Amino acid sequence: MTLSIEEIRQAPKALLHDHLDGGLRPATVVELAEEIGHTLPTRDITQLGEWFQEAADSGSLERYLETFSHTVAVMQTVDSLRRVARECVEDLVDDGVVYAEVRFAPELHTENGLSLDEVVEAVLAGFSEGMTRAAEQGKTIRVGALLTAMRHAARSMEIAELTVRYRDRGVVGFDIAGAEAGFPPTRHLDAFEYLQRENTRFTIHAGEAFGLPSIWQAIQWCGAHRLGHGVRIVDDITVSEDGTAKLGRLAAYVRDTRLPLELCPSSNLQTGAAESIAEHPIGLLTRLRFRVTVNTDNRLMSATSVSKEMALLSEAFGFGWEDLRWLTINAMKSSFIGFDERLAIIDDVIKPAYAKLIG
Ligand SMILES: O=c1[nH]cnc2c1ncn2[C@@H]1O[C@H](CO)[C@@H](O)[C@H]1O
Ligand SMILES: [Zn+2]
Repeated sequence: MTLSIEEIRQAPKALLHDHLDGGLRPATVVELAEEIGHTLPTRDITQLGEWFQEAADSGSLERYLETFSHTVAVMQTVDSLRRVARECVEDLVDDGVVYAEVRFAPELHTENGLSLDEVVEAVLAGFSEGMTRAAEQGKTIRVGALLTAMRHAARSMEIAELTVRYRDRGVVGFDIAGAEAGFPPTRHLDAFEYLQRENTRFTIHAGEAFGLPSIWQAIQWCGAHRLGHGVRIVDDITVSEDGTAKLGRLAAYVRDTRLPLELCPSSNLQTGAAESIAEHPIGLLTRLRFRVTVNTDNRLMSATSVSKEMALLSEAFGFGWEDLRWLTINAMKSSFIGFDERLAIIDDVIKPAYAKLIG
């Protein structure tokens, strides 16, 4: 059975890996750029959406990341950050997402003089507005922020401190992102050790454009609680002709400890981390019962949504409602909010809805 995107949109979903500056509406990019006189590749909304997708479709993470210069450029004021954050929540609600952790790098939004605190407060205000509007329409969504530090820069300690400062006001964790090759997570060890001492959770982009050493460092040196992508963990798995799989020590560790993988299939096709959805390691990792979650990464650059990613998986691997429920509960179990709140979403929202769908 293949489920369509329209069917999947009706089901509650949870999203752990989504970049705020990778999820703007093309129309909003055009409007905000006009307000500040920023030159875009085109002012036509449809063409701009296509431009982002094509430019991101580069086969390399470094070139993929260049497209963010246009979204980051229009997110330098309190009003624009707040608007983008509110629209993000609206778009997720529209896609049937009931829980999301959305990340952004505060240090990228200070070009016009905003402080890191002002950036965070603007985004959190936008998330709040989005959640309030959803509630007014009888829909519930809980959105938390992850603060990202750029791995090539040197502000991770400051961002870690910012995360701790805002942890009771809507920030639920920390992340590092940016070009992976040449920038190992251990460069930011002080930030990760600080977060651990502060009982604060974090994820690390690792095993996307670089392989096992990056994953190993993220987990065993830095103490990552989840892996952003982590897709290259398959390099530590050998599958023989009869389909039996042999896990190396690191892959076994990841599976044994139920370390969540924030997989982003479409994004991986664009950066060259996978050839096609059908060949994407998510099929094998699901079969081997790793703690797999499905994510969008950048909805604008990949022209995607959680429902679309799931529809692509349904088409490629025959995933049905049971599989989608498993993926959704995996994501909720892996979320950085407290246990009680997590359980409430699983028991009161996700399970009853899938019970109806499964019939
Ligand atoms: O898939 C990815 N891998 C690594 N870095 C990324 C990815 N997507 C986005 N960013 C980077 O994270 C910053 C904050 O959101 C973005 O500006 C982009 O540079
Ligand atoms: Zn990412």
